[in-house]
This record gives sequence, structure tokens and C-alpha cells, in this order.
Amino acid sequence: MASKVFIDGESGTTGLQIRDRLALRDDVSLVQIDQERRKDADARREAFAEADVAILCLPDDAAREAVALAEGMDVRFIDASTAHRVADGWVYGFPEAVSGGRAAIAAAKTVSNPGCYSTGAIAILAPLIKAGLIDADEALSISGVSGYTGGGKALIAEYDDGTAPAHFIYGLAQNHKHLPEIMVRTGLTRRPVFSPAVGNFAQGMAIQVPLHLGETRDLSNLHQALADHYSGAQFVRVLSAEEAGARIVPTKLNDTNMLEISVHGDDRTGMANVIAVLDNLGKGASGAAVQNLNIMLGVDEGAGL
Ligand SMILES: NC(=O)C1=CN([C@@H]2O[C@H](COP(=O)(O)OP(=O)(O)OC[C@H]3O[C@@H](n4cnc5c(N)ncnc54)[C@H](OP(=O)(O)O)[C@@H]3O)[C@@H](O)[C@H]2O)C=CC1
Ligand SMILES: CC(=O)N[C@@H](CCC(=O)OP(=O)(O)O)C(=O)O
Repeated sequence: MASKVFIDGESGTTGLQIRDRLALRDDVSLVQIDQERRKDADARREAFAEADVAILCLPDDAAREAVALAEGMDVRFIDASTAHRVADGWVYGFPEAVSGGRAAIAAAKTVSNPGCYSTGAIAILAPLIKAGLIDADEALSISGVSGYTGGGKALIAEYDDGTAPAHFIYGLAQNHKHLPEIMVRTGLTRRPVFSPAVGNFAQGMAIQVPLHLGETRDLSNLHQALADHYSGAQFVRVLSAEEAGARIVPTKLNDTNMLEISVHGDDRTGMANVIAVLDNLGKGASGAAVQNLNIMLGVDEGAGL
């Protein structure tokens, strides 16, 4: 029998892309509510009662409200918002990066999807910290550039009506909402400096972690630690610098659930830059949610992706 999935926030940026990925599947049937009633608590409560899994594609407060509305019900949750990414009792839905992740996701009642920048940053940092090539208390900086769909309907409207700049840097007060999950899910004990930016393109992103090389690390062992960690991963590829090329293009993996990591730099100058590319709406949101759903349902992890 098909599993029943309710996408709360189905008409938003993330929700629509999840719906598209599930629409053609016959092992999943969508529980849907009338557009006009999409914020109606009774309608949503009925949908939670009917669903096996609810995927929350909502602002944080609405995601917390959704969990409260379904109190006592059997429905399992995947939350795409920031609300539960470091919350007790929630499993972090990044099976490739967090050890024990896949089994924990399969058994979980509540799974929190990673943030988009966090996905790139954690993909780079978690294996390198585990391999002892980055210290947990090292002073790090991380930067990222995202397509404007990362800001949801409100930022999309600014680009659609032409009022947004071609490129802007934000998160200037060093309080970006992804910092807590980046620290908790990698084990970093020192808060990294994080500089996100938005460019005038809809989807796609790149995250950079610049590193000084030294006695314990060089380009080769950084690459090898990442390649070993992700060996056999269906949705994460570690490229050589040559394969990645001289220009890293954030839109390269659009409309896929892939994430690519490459290590660049020069051992002679002692400088490296580790870069992750993904689609903010693919592995950074909707693709990741579908991958987590597949793991929770015990079906092929790549179904619909
Ligand atoms: N966009 C991205 O790249 C990523 C987004 N996320 C996260 O996913 C979540 C959704 O983001 P995104 O899709 O971009 O946002 P959007 O603004 O595009 O969509 C949010 C949707 O939620 C609906 N909504 C708002 N409040 C309620 C409510 N109380 N009850 C029911 N529905 C409600 C909105 O309705 P209305 O149509 O009226 O606006 C809208 O359709 C956010 O928490 C975001 O942080 C995570 C990773 C990446
Ligand atoms: C461009 C842009 O505005 N991006 C969003 C993050 C989008 C995302 O993935 O994160 P969440 O799931 O945490 O919303 C931001 O910086 O707040």
C-alpha cells in the first residue's frame, strides 16, 4: 500500500519541489488540503491524522505549531525548517555526513533536514574533523553564495520585480541561523566566522572553507580524507581539483540531489580552499527531504531523485 505523505507548506518554494519529486511515484500518495485552508489548524490537524509522514516546509514558528497540532498522533515528521535542527529527540537528516545517520533516520519519528549552507559546510568539516585534519577549536571561516530561491517566496519576489541587487553579502552580525547546527553536527567548539551572500541566479550554491596548510595537513591528505569518507556515497562526489576545473560554478548541480566537494590550493604557498557545490533546492532542501523520506520508508534511497 502506498505511504501517505502530507507536505505542509506545499505551495512554497521547498514544498513545490518536493511535490514534483513525489508526484510521479506510485509508492507514495499525497494527502492534500484546499489551498484556501492551507493555514487552517483544523485542516492541517486532519491531514496529520491521515498521513504516515508529514514534511514541514514552513517558517520556523509554523513548523513548531505543526508538531504541537499533531501531538499524540502516529505521524512521523521531516522538518525542512530551522526549528528542530539542534533540538533534543530530533535526528539530523544528513545520512552521508553524520555517523550512524542512516540507521537513526530509518528508525526516527522526527527528522530535521539540514540547512542549505549547513549541508555544504558540514559535508566538508565533519569528515576532516573526524580525520584529525581540522581541530575542533580551530579558528575557521566559511563563506557561501546562494541563488535567491534560498530566501523563499519573499526574496524571490524581490528578484522577480527587479528591486534586489545583483549580489549582496549578509549575515554581517555573525548570527546566521545555520551556525548552531554547523557547530553541533561537526563537533566544532569554536564558532566559525560565516559570510553568506546571494547572487542574481535562482538556484544553486557554493560553500568555501579556506584553510592554511601545515605539518598535519596538505592538499593530498585533505582530498584523501574526504574521498575515503564519501566512498560509495550515491549523492556526494569528491572531485580532484582538475576535475572540478578552474572556475567553480554554483549552478552546476541544479535540479539534482548531488553535492560535489573539491580541494584546491598550493602546497608550496601553504594555502587551500575546500569547496562544496549543491543545489539549495536539491541536496540543500527538497532533494534531501525526499532522500530522508525514502530512508524512513525503507525504499530505494534514490527513488524520485
Ligand atoms: N528555499 C530554500 O532554499 C530552503 C528553505 N528551507 C526551509 O524550508 C522552509 C520553507 O522555506 P521556503 O519553501 O523557502 O519558504 P516559502 O516562503 O517559499 O514557503 C513557505 C510556505 O509556507 C506557507 N505557510 C506560512 N505560514 C504557514 C502556516 N502557519 N501554516 C501553513 N502554511 C504556512 C506559506 O504560505 P504563503 O503561500 O501564504 O506564503 C508558503 O507557501 C523554511 O523553514 C526554510 O527555512 C530549507 C532549506 C533551503
Ligand atoms: C539565500 C538565503 O536567504 N538563504 C537562507 C537560508 C536558506 C536555507 O537553506 O536555510 P534554511 O533551511 O535554514 O532556511 C538564509 O540565509 O537565511
